[in-house]
Amino acid sequence: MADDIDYARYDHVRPIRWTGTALELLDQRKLPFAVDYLSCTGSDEVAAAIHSLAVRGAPAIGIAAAWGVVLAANAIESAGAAEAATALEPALQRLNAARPTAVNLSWALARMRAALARVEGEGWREALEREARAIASEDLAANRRMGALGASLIEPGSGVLTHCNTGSLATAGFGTALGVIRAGVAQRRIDAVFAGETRPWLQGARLTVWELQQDGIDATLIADSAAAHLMKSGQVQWVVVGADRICANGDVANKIGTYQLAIAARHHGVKFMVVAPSSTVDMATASGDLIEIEERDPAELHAVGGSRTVSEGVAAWNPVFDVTPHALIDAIVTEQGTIEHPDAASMQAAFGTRAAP
Ligand SMILES: CSC[C@@H](O)[C@@H](O)C(=O)COP(=O)(O)O
Repeated sequence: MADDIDYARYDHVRPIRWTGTALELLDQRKLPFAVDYLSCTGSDEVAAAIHSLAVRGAPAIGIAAAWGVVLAANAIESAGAAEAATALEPALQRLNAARPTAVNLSWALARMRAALARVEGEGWREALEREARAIASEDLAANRRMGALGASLIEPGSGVLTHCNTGSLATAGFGTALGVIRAGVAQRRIDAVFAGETRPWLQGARLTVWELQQDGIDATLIADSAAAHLMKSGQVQWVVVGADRICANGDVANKIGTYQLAIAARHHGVKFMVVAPSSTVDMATASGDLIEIEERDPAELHAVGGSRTVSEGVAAWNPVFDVTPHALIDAIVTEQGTIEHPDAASMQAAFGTRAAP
């Protein structure tokens, strides 16, 4: 596959920086009006940053958690790797509990445990740091590969609609669904990009259109409730989204609102693509019914930008992910390849049982 993309052009947004002693997280709660980094020197600060969405997006929270383990290691004095593993476990558990739906979090922590288990005696701190670095650099490489694979499915002259934020901010760089969009625009396959606001946290309005603006890529923001009308107008041929967990039967958990986009897309003959690294694949969960869906504070629905919009005493329900059944998905793109019309058999053929790292 010809890779004609100038990746350096997309390197300007880095949500996660390791200084050698601290983890700096681009505070996504303040974007797009302030570009501020939050400095974490302990693993519990990282867990709090993940929980509060200062850092967010499935791959990014996995990478941040891996660095959180490195920070936790700095706080313990221990000679051997086996003792360190025992001492670190409570911090790993707290990191894992920060958010429940994205499997990348537990996947990254499992990799850190496995890296520690491979060390005999000394050198375990360096091994943890190497593993965190590897998790981040593999994610960046996966995104670039998925960008090329996903873009190749899109006919020149197409319009696309995306949801939430799946760009550099949500990953080690370039992005998953947004990586496909970047590649598709660079290859002149995509003529028009639409982004849904993504209520209630507004990842689309605050983050996605800002990221694309940094790249000089024109994008049009729509209210989430305008999506079916947009599809009916014929302006989009693909919906391209990321994922927080892809189950063994191809069901996909992603940001709330994804499921209704998939239903509307099928109704209008618009194709539906899910783009995620293999670290988002969870072959141990048979179907989407078994995924824990995070519910956040109803207060997120009571206000916009800190200003209350709802009268006092109104109840609100705030699930922040939903599950799109595999039958509504035309393609799942990972760095390992593309699965068209995913189901249990094609997922099994692509990923086997994928034992934990
Ligand atoms: C590459 S990011 C893929 C998903 O993590 C993304 O679509 C999403 O749902 C993020 O949710 P968030 O609650 O903002 O962490």
